[in-house]
Amino acid sequence: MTVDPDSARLVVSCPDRPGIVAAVAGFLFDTGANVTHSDQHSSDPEGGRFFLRMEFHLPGVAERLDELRTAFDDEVAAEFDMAWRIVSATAPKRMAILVSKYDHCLLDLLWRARRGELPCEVPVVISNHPDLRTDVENFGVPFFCVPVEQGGKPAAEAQMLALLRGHADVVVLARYMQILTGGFLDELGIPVINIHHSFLPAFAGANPYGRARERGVKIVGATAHYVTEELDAGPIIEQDIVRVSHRHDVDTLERLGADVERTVLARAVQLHLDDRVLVDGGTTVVF
Ligand SMILES: Nc1nc2c(c(=O)[nH]1)N[C@@H](CN(C=O)c1ccc(C(=O)N[C@@H](CCC(=O)O)C(=O)O)cc1)CN2
Repeated sequence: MTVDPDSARLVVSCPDRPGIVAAVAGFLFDTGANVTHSDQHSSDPEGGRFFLRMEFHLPGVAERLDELRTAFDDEVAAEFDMAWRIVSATAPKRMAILVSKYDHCLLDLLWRARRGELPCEVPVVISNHPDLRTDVENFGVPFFCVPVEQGGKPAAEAQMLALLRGHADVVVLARYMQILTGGFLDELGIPVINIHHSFLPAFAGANPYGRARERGVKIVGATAHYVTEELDAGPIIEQDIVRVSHRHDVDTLERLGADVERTVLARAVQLHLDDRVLVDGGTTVVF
């Protein structure tokens, strides 16, 4: 799909009150913009939060972003205590990927990015194992192996921060099997998306397919979520499932689940890159 070079999007969350849509739409009207798409949600009109995403067309918008941001902050955002951003629809985001040994989610993302299905660049792939170097370098993407030895997590995270700081707008954990510390996440300071191989909140943590088989489940699934210090507890972005039965052993559950993991992660990354996901405390609003 070709993207209008003169389009941008404005994303807002703030305490709910009357007048928000009017103020935002009026601001855009005054700049000469034409609103082409709008979504909004109120968590509770009495004391909740309001979420808004507007796409707009404005000739030369890519060169006017700083001007628009300054004006919006002065004229609208401060009055409504808004958390907000204005981004050009054509500016590709930089997606760094962390992976361990499973390749299916990683290769799916690299393939979709190369085809232009995902509006992003991939500046780097980092793994705690060397296995996937050739696969990644065959996509023309730099690969760094940062092993995490016993007791060596602080040094490894420092090395990863050095590789990521200033080079990524979002980090995706494509079956990265190390738990990231809160200090790392705070230092990194950009969104991190993980694909967990279960339908959370069921089977959080390690070995979800093995535990699911033990439980005799009739579906397995995958969950893409933002990463927080607490394991597999971050705001959910996207989920899906596939039916299974007593005839499926753990290897078959993993194989069936892998297709769901790839699809769910790709959908979640697409939603994030399109600025369609707004965090509402421990949950999300997805437009
Ligand atoms: N701070 C967070 N870090 C990570 C999260 C998260 O939600 N918050 N998600 C995980 C991915 N994951 C499940 O999706 C997961 C990864 C690893 C483990 C685990 O128990 N790992 C052990 C062993 C690691 C190894 O031997 O390589 C460990 O780290 O001690 C559970 C769930 C990614 N990180």
